[in-house]
Order: sequence, then C-alpha cells, then structure tokens
Amino acid sequence: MTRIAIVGVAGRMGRTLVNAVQQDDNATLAGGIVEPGSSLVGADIGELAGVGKLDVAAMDSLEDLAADVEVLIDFTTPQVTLANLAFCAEHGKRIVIGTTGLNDEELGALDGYRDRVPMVFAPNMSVGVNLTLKLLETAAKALGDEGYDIEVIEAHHRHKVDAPSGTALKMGEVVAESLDRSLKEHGVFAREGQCGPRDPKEIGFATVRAGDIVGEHTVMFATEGERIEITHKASSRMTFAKGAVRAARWVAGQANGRYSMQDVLGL
Ligand SMILES: NC(=O)C1=CN([C@@H]2O[C@H](COP(=O)(O)OP(=O)(O)OC[C@H]3O[C@@H](n4cnc5c(N)ncnc54)[C@H](OP(=O)(O)O)[C@@H]3O)[C@@H](O)[C@H]2O)C=CC1
Ligand SMILES: O=C(O)C1=N[C@H](C(=O)O)C[C@H](O)C1
Repeated sequence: MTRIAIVGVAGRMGRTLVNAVQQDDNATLAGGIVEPGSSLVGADIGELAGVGKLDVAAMDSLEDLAADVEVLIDFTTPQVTLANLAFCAEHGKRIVIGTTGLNDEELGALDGYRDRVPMVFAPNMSVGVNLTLKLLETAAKALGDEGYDIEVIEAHHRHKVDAPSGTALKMGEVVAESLDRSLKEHGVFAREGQCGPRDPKEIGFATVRAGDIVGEHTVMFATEGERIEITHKASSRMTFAKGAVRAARWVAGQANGRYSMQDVLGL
C-alpha cells in the first residue's frame, strides 16, 4: 500500500487526486496540504473533494506528515514544487510532480535533485498523451523534413496560468528532437503584424484559453495538398489523476533519479 500525501489538495487537480487515490486498492491517503494560512486547514480532505468524510484533515505544513508519508503528489506552482523537493531530499521521500510552467532556472533547480530524490516529472500524466508523444516521434521523422509545416495548438480552461501548456511544449520538444532541431531556435510562440512568411523549420505554437476546457492538444503537419492532425482531448481531470497515482505507486520502488511518465508506462 503506497502512502500518499497530496500537496495542493484544495486545487482542481488536488481534489480529483483525492478521488483517484480513494479508487486505488494499492494506495492510501496519508495527508493533504493546503496553502499556509488557508481557511481550509483542518477541513476533511474527503469532504473537500466531495467523496465524503475520510478522517484526514488538511494541513499547511509537510513537516507534521514526515513520519507517515512515502510519496508526495504535487500539482501546485513551480516555487511550491521546489520547496517540496527540498522536503523530499531532507526526509528521504519520493515525489510525483505534475506542476507545469517552470522556467529554465526552476527546471535546473529541479534537475539538481535527481541524485537525491526519486521523482516522476511529467507535464501530462494521461496514458493517451504519452502514447501521442510516441506517435509524434514517428510522424515527425516521416514528415518533418519532407516539406510539412509543424504547428502545435492547445486549448485549456480560463483559470490556467501558464502558456503554452507544459504538454504543448513537450510535444514541441519531441518533434524538434526527432528532427535534430532545437525548440529554443525554431519555436515560434507568437505571430502578429507583418511577421513575414513562415520559415520551413519553424515549430509554431497557438494557445486558446476559454471556459472549462480540460485540455486539448493538436499537432498539425501541413503541406500543399494535405494535412495530418494528431489530437488528444482530455474530457476529465481523472485521466491525469489516475496517471499520477500510478506514477506514485511506481516511484515508490525506484532509486534516486528523474523519471518521466514514459518510464512509468514502459513506453
Ligand atoms: N501533469 C499533468 O498531468 C497536469 C498538470 N497540471 C498542472 O498542475 C498545476 C495545478 O493545476 P490546477 O490543479 O488546475 O491548479 P489550482 O490552482 O486549482 O491548484 C493549485 C493548488 O495549489 C495550492 N497551493 C498554492 N501554494 C501552496 C502551498 N504552498 N502549499 C500547498 N498548496 C498550495 C493552491 O491554493 P490556493 O488556491 O489557495 O492558491 C491551489 O489550491 C498546474 O501547473 C497545471 O498546469 C494540471 C493538470 C494535469
Ligand atoms: O493546467 C491544466 O489544466 C493542465 N495542465 C497541463 C499542461 O500544462 O500541459 C496538462 C493538462 O493539459 C491540463
């Protein structure tokens, strides 16, 4: 039985994760962490998540859970994620990180924990998206150098704070690596005004933020005469949450290292 604590338990993903852990026969909830000073401290996390009383109270400090928990699941913000990694390094815990929007410096800091903490870090925990990454590798290798323009289009709910999504960036990276291109050099993240014709090696990104869209990603390969679109649409956050719980069970048996969802799924 993997003993899990959810950091950001009052968030959209946090509440869904409570539900997902409850549904998993091989995982149990050791705790849930809310923002320091939150009015939700002391609230039952089962009631917060709408699954009924679980007799696990929300706390605002991980220190009190150190003896009880094996794996943290973190869907919060980059700064909180880095603090959680420091906690794991200090207390010998493991972590599954779903947080997106880390800048280069924050990614470097996260990577610095790879020799001290077993971690799964993935911008998207769904099986479907991780399979899609494999399909993209194949498509990019077959089409990318044959005159097909590559564009990544993503859509999410109105509350999302980072753009492009972590998943869109990952898709761009997979395509770029498959074609020996650098996303730093060839990624185009905005077009406006007289921006000129498209460079054939560009990998373009377009972002939609609207309503309650859970998460949609399309990679388009377009040339004169045809267009291929590889699309993933998430209709429930449960797909991410189930993947995260699966990753938590998996990382409980791993040595220090930075792992991806592809490692968890054996893809
Ligand atoms: N990898 C994946 O599969 C997926 C990744 N994500 C990513 O997960 C992240 C969270 O998304 P989402 O759940 O929609 O966002 P929310 O804003 O709904 O949830 C984040 C939660 O973290 C809480 N929080 C902030 N600071 C702390 C702290 N110090 N300690 C504990 N909790 C804290 C926030 O509290 P408060 O509201 O009080 O600020 C909030 O409840 C995003 O980066 C998103 O992109 C999302 C879905 C899938
Ligand atoms: O913020 C979200 O909601 C999501 N974020 C992740 C991302 O940035 O890729 C994954 C998913 O699409 C939902």
